[in-house]
Amino acid sequence: MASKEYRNIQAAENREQIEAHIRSILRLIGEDADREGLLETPARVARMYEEIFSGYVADYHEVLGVLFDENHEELVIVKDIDYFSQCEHHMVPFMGKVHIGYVPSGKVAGLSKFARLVEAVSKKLQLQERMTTEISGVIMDVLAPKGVMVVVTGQHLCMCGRGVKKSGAVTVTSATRGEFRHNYALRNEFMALIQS
Ligand SMILES: Nc1nc2c(ncn2[C@@H]2O[C@H](COP(=O)(O)OP(=O)(O)OP(=O)(O)O)[C@@H](O)[C@H]2O)c(=O)[nH]1
Ligand SMILES: [Zn+2]
Repeated sequence: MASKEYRNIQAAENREQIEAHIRSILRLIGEDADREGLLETPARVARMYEEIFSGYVADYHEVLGVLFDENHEELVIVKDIDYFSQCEHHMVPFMGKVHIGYVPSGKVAGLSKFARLVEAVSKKLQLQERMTTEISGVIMDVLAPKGVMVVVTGQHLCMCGRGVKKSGAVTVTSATRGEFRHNYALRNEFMALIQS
């Protein structure tokens, strides 16, 4: 693992290069990159990229943190977790909510850690389907629960102001693992509770 100092130098170099590229893009789209309103824009975009693409440095498996031994073997749901991700086809945002349900098997994670996992997984170029699969996969790997179900809703800006221009369209994706695969009563309980 690279030292913190090395990572800071690397990050500063990356920011400088991104700034230069954004300046070129401004010119290529027909802007005057030297006009006053745009002078700071390349640096702002570079800083913003660090934030919205911070998922590339996150170790998903560490995000769930310390687990607690607990004999709760019923459904646990953390719902309505906001996310803001970037579509890998157009590099414009898509956003919505993530709902996570799992049935523990002796271990539970801190509730905030599920929201941290959503943050980590969404902060990179993504597909909604892959994000849904990755969230369920990490929870299965780390907590080894009896089952997990993840539902994600998303509004894709690449379908709003451009292309097909359907700003009301919402995409819903789901992933089921373990008991949720065949236990329809459990799925229905999860769906009823996330809609309540
Ligand atoms: N499956 C999936 N598709 C996505 C996601 N985000 C964006 N897309 C789609 O990716 C597709 C890319 O299609 P292309 O035909 O290569 O690109 P395009 O010509 O810009 O397509 P239009 O958006 O239809 O104008 C589009 O249909 C988008 O709606 C996502 O998270 N999952
Ligand atoms: Zn897109």
